[in-house]
Amino acid sequence: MNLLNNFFKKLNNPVPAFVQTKLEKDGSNEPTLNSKPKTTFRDVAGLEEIKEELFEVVDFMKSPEKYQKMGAKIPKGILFYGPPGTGKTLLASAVAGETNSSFFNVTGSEFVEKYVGVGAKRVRTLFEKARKEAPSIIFIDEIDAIGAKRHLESNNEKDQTLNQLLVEMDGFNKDSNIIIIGATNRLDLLDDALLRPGRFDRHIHISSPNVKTRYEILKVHTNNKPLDKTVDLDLLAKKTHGFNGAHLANIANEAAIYAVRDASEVITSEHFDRALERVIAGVESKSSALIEKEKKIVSYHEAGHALVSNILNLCKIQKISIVPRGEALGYVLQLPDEDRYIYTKTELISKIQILLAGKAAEELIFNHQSTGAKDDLQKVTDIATNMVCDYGMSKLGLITIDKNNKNFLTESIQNEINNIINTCYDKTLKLLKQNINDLHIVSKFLFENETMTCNELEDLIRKEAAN
Ligand SMILES: Nc1ncnc2c1ncn2[C@@H]1O[C@H](COP(=O)(O)OP(=O)(O)OP(=O)(O)O)[C@@H](O)[C@H]1O
Ligand SMILES: [Zn+2]
Repeated sequence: MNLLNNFFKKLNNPVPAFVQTKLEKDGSNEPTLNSKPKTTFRDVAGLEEIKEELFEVVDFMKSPEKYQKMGAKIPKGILFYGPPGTGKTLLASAVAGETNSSFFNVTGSEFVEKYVGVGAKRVRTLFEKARKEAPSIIFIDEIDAIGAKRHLESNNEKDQTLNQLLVEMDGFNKDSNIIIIGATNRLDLLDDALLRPGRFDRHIHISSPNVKTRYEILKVHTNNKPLDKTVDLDLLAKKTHGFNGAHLANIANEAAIYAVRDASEVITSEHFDRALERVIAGVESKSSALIEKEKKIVSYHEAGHALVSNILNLCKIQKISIVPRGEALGYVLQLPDEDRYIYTKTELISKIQILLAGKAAEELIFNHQSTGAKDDLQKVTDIATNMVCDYGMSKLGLITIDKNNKNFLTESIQNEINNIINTCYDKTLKLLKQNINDLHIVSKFLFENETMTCNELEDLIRKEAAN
């Protein structure tokens, strides 16, 4: 502990509060990790909308009367979900810091035990302590370890632990000043009972940082470090596509250690370069040149989807991104179709074209076939198959074909499906060729900024047309 403290002092950095809590964990199996963190929202870079939403929770805890007077209920449970290393723990500890609350930092797996009743007892103990030291924030990382969907072949111990958690949450009375924040990488794994109103009913998605947020994270983590003039954080942010906050904190830290090793007064850009290579090597065995190349391909791929969607004017785009998310290297987020049940043939054809546009853009620009369109092709195949087999929209006429029959895919059906898809693909290629300038500028914007809103897309295209 002392060693670590000295280490942080040397880096001219306060010991981050959540590190402190982790270190205070005693040897026993009881969850006793509590502290009063000094972390504030200022320590969390970017994530502005999320901080705003949490600020309301903070205000709730500070002056509950204000809300109670209006009959508003204090939120009990908040769920953070999203990829690892994006600041979920940090945010939770900032909520505790902002409200001057005790912070209980536990992990779901700590409650998973062989013996029936042990996990449940730990949950009970944890809540007892939190009540005693209220106001409290209980942070349960990897909550899926206790809160995963209950299956038919029930696991008694796990069920009891989850039940105990539900009982504790339901047992809060209105004025008990405890908020539980759960975190998971997989929202879809959680049992519905946990997500019901009055339990974890606020879901906040925390995504991997784009280039602007990465810059801000780097700023936060170099704030107290002596940087040489040569250090260009803006450039470093650009070079770290696909990195999360934890990686960036790590780079800043490694660079500082290299500087100490060199007995240097300041941290130079060369220290950062070494740190970057080291962290890259730990993250993936890719060179920065390869990362750049992939980023360029993904930029064109997503620009293709976005552009064709804009031209065909079918779905409203919410956001376009080349920041990796789960297995996807990039994505176009569309506003949900408002409760639509009926599509015309023209609309289905447009949908297929939008889905094929990523692949088409790659072919047009790089003249290659890549593996990055599997998901798109899956969806395209589904739509085209439905058109032939369910909707009577092919030369085979107004018939339906039972797709559950495992021999349903005859040659003539396969031909019709191929026909639809190939015709769409050709049309999409042509459309992109006609709009190749737009494709270049949209992809360039994406490459540089990594995310793009619908308005930005429309502005860009309008400006290009005016030129
Ligand atoms: N937005 C951010 N601003 C500043 N630092 C950040 C940010 N996001 C992440 N970090 C840094 O990354 C470290 C790891 O973040 P944190 O533990 O909060 O991630 P997490 O989402 O809880 O990850 P996991 O799911 O792996 O537990 C933090 O200690 C912090 O140094
Ligand atoms: Zn795609």
